[in-house]
Amino acid sequence: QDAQAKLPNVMILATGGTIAGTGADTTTTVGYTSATVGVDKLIAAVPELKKVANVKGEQVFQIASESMTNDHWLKLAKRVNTLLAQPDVDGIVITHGTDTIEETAYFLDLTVKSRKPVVIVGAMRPSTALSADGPINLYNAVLLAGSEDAKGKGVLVALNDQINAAREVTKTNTSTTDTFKSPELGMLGYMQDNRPHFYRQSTRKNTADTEFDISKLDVLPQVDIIYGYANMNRAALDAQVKAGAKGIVQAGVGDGSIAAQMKEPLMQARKKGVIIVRSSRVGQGIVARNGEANDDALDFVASDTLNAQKARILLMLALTKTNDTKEIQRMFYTY
Ligand SMILES: NC(=O)CC[C@H](N)C(=O)O
Repeated sequence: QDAQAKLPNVMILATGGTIAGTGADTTTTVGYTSATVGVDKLIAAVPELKKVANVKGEQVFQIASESMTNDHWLKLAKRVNTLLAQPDVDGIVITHGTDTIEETAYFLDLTVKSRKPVVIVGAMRPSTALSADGPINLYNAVLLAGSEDAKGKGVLVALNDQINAAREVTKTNTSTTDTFKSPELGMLGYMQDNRPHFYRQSTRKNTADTEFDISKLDVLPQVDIIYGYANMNRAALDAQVKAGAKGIVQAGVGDGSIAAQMKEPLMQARKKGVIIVRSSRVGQGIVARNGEANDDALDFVASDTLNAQKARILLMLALTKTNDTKEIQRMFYTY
């Protein structure tokens, strides 16, 4: 009884994904149905959890993560903040589909107001597969969420025995178990032999140190992404502006350069009040202010090293505070 009382209290918030998926047989690893197994069953499948934490489960939603929306994020962030404010919660694990894990992680990294650990975990193989990766990933995530070492490191993504930071992590392979990497700035550490091993930490601000507060928000500003390619045209941009976008992130070619035929359409969007952020489709490297485009003259914002899907999240949150491009640029150099 006493030993159990000394264990950390870790809440598992389940949202769906492959970790909760089931296939027709043990060798089905791709053609399966995600988001079918409930949180109690996920926990029951890993009896080892009881030895390392007092775990409680809560089903927040049950979806495949490609269907994640801003509304889901607001609900999840509010729930996480409520739970972490309780003295009897030491850390949180969120089970999640892997397709948008990096986006949910970054959203929470900017909106959770606590230094207690928040770990997002998923799986690449459904729970019914041979060598399913969900159980060991969940075990490691619970260990990490209950550890002293994980405090103050921002929201963490832990799969495949590796710990990555929300800002840097990205899905690098459509289907293999070693998909989550921070190819540019490096992972933070490993999970091995029942404990985390940390080697580095991001210098960018997160969680309790951000200026964003979603506690009173029910909607987020509409921000969309346009993709750069040879022979790019203005159709997608114009449609998004017409549909009411307050911000547009260009996942541009190279270091975020703007095609000659896109300059005028982007300037027109800016004149209508839409904030334009230049990011890159490349996946690594800096998109520098006044680099491939004169952001000062165009009144655009450079994404620094954020990929387009994460730049979209920061721009949404920035727009809840300001429409000033200088301020928004400052945020892109802060988070
Ligand atoms: N491996 C996965 O979790 C992918 C399953 C599904 N597409 C999702 O993201 O929820």
